[in-house]
Amino acid sequence: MKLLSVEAARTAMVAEASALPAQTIPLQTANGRVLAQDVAADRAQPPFTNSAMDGWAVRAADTPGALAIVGESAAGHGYEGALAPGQAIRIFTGAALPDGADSVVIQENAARDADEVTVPAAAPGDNIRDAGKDFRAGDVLLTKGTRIDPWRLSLAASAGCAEVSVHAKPRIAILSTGEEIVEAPAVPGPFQIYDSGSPALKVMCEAWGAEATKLSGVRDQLDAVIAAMRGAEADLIVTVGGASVGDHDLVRTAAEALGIRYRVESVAIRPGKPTFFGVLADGRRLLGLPGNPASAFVCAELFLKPLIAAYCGAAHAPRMATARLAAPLAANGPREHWMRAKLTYKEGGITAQPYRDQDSSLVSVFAAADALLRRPPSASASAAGDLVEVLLLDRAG
Ligand SMILES: Nc1nc2c(c(=O)[nH]1)N[C@H]1C(S)=C(S)[C@@H](COP(=O)(O)OP(=O)(O)OC[C@H]3O[C@@H](n4cnc5c(N)ncnc54)[C@H](O)[C@@H]3O)O[C@H]1N2
Ligand code: MOO
Repeated sequence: MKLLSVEAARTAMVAEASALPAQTIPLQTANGRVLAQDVAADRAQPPFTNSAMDGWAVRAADTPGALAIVGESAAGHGYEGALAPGQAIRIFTGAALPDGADSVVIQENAARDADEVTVPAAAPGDNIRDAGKDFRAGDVLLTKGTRIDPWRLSLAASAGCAEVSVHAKPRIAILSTGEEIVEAPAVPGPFQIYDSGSPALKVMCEAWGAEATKLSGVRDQLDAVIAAMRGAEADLIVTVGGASVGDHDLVRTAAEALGIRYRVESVAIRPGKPTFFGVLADGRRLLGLPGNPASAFVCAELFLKPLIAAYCGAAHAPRMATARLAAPLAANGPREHWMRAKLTYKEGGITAQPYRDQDSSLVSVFAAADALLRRPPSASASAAGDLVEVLLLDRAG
């Protein structure tokens, strides 16, 4: 079987996933979605010059001095008319600066006496927010391909967007295979284990922007695997297990029965070497993940996440950081090794401690890890303190 590098495998997969059609949805429901069109401002923000503080709108040239109070400008209303020399207007945060005024004196620094206010020296522009300070009419605020998050959603909301155009979510069907796999509350037999792969993959897919369904797990019978794959209504089928070379590993045979054209046969990665990807005769894509949970999750992070991003029309940039090794590491073999690691944030940088046991069956290790430490193929031994690359996992905190 042809072995591709991680980078080559990812490129080959992503080349087969193009952005899905656009749909218009309410902005409030767009968190996590990817824009299919730019969001532009049809109005400046703020639309008028306004006060940053509660106080007095004045002409700086009149200060210091005692000024005649001639009116009020409150948020949402404004002041009709203009400020003449020697005058002041009571003003509140967010209220429009009256014509003629060029400065705001905060109320703590002013003394009011009936219809007069005495203010200290002020400079033009003090405590004032100019119209268009945040953005101007016509500015492109968010570009096509940007994933909406709460802060970008706020920006679109501040430009008056009620709806946005986003790419449809890819539909992903997750199929776990294997005689030994059961899902709670089913009771496992003496030689069975609980499915820990597909429940996690479903929520990963959802968090990364897909609509995911879990097909009922199938036993190691070719017909059943083929039937499950054939019936999956999805852009992408993700299988878990049965990807390797054992007598009971039927996923490739089933995919071949459905006419798969391989784009990736296996990957020079540890864990996750049996990972494969291809296009079925009917156009659906299939990503075969290995059954060992850590292998499946590492490959989900490295391949499934970018695939979903591509379907959503977003560029994918893994969240990489540089860390110092907490302990020495032996030389690496020929496969790129992604080690589960724990990070410590200390003054002066991040330290990464890879877990001692990197066995790909260990779910407890993955649940504790917050990063994947990348060891390039054939890397030489590293000492404690050496710099390494880490991929930051989206942990719950
Ligand atoms: N002779 C060889 N044997 C193996 C090779 C190889 O190259 N030559 N590759 C090894 C590697 S690497 C991996 S990874 C595994 C992956 O194999 P499969 O994808 O075929 O997975 P299975 O054999 O079905 O299962 C492996 C392991 O994972 C457990 N499993 C499966 N599905 C789940 C699930 N949904 N939840 C929890 N655990 C699951 C399963 O019980 C096995 O223990 O193959 C090596 N063998
Ligand atoms: O690469 Mo397998 O994924 O070693 O466990």
